[in-house]
Amino acid sequence: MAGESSVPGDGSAGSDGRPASVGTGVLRTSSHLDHPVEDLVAAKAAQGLTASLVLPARNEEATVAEVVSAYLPLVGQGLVDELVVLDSLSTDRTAARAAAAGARVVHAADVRPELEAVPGKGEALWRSLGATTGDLVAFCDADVLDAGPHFVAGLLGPLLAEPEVALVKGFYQRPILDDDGEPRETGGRVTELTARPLLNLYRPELGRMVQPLAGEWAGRRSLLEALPFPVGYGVEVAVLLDAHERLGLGGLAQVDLGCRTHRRQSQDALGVMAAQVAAAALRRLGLEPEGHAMVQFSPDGHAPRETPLTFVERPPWASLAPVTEAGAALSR
Ligand SMILES: O=c1ccn([C@@H]2O[C@H](COP(=O)(O)OP(=O)(O)O)[C@@H](O)[C@H]2O)c(=O)[nH]1
Ligand SMILES: O=C(O)[C@@H](COP(=O)(O)O)O[C@H]1O[C@H](CO)[C@@H](O)[C@H](O)[C@H]1O
Repeated sequence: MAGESSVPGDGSAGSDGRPASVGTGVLRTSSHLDHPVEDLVAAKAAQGLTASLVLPARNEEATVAEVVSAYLPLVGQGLVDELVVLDSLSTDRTAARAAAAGARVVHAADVRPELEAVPGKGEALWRSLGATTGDLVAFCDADVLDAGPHFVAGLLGPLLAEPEVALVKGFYQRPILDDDGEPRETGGRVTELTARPLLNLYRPELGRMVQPLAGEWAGRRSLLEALPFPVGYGVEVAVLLDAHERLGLGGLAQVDLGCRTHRRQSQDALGVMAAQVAAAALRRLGLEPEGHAMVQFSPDGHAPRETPLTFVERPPWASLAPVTEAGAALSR
């Protein structure tokens, strides 16, 4: 597509025997501006492809309706064939508000109900594969304050332009605004303090990925259904590392989506997220976690608090036994 640039890989890979394509590819980098919706609709039709948009949502009643409304026009324009809010065991009015805004709402527990649903973003994304049918699947967070159709158009662009590309990550400016709306610092604390250091140390070829943990990303169903999904926040880094391992840098792309602000979690909550991200990444680097809880402390260093950690990973969707008409999974 016009305006696409490429960011050369670091060229260091290949010395450890990984596929020759790893380390010799380039990380395709484009902008959402390169992908006018009408061009994408035509390309999608010409390729006979369908596209699903999934918004994983846990207790997002405050923002989900506006986010759905931001993306709904893409359904009318024929770029997105289905818009699903995957309700992730919410306890608020997320589902009602998403439905009222025009989304199809699917509850995590209703997808493969014979498998008990657990809390977690990765669980929601994994279940969404069973609730959608698109050849291309885009995922966007439901707590984003400046969502627009360009997010999804940008994500689908490289998948429609480059047959070799199977995973696309969004990137953006992530300003954190202070009380009078002025940018105070940049978001992405787990990205900057956990994911980016790990990738640069152990997968330097992915060092050019601007937002490796971006909650706005898209992939070909054939890839997504072939990968395991950590049930928690480790899902993004896991999919990125697994896709890189399978496809090399040539199978990946990133797209500038402009600016993205979202509801921010506490530092304690992000400490637990960082543990999940690190565990998922290190497992793929050959290190299994030994701990099963995150101990954090009150500001005075006393009062330790334990948060259980789970490192459960759902198996590749494609490996699941087909469901009989009775709804029970066939044993294999
Ligand atoms: O158990 C969960 C946790 C998060 N999410 C959703 O995943 C997206 C990103 O989660 P969150 O905002 O908590 O992460 P952050 O963006 O703060 O890193 C949001 O739409 C959440 O509602 C989810 O579906 N299930
Ligand atoms: O990028 C990050 O460091 C975290 C936290 O961002 P903030 O520090 O709250 O801006 O947010 C991302 O990471 C999560 C784990 O992969 C994703 O699930 C979120 O969608 C993404 O926003």
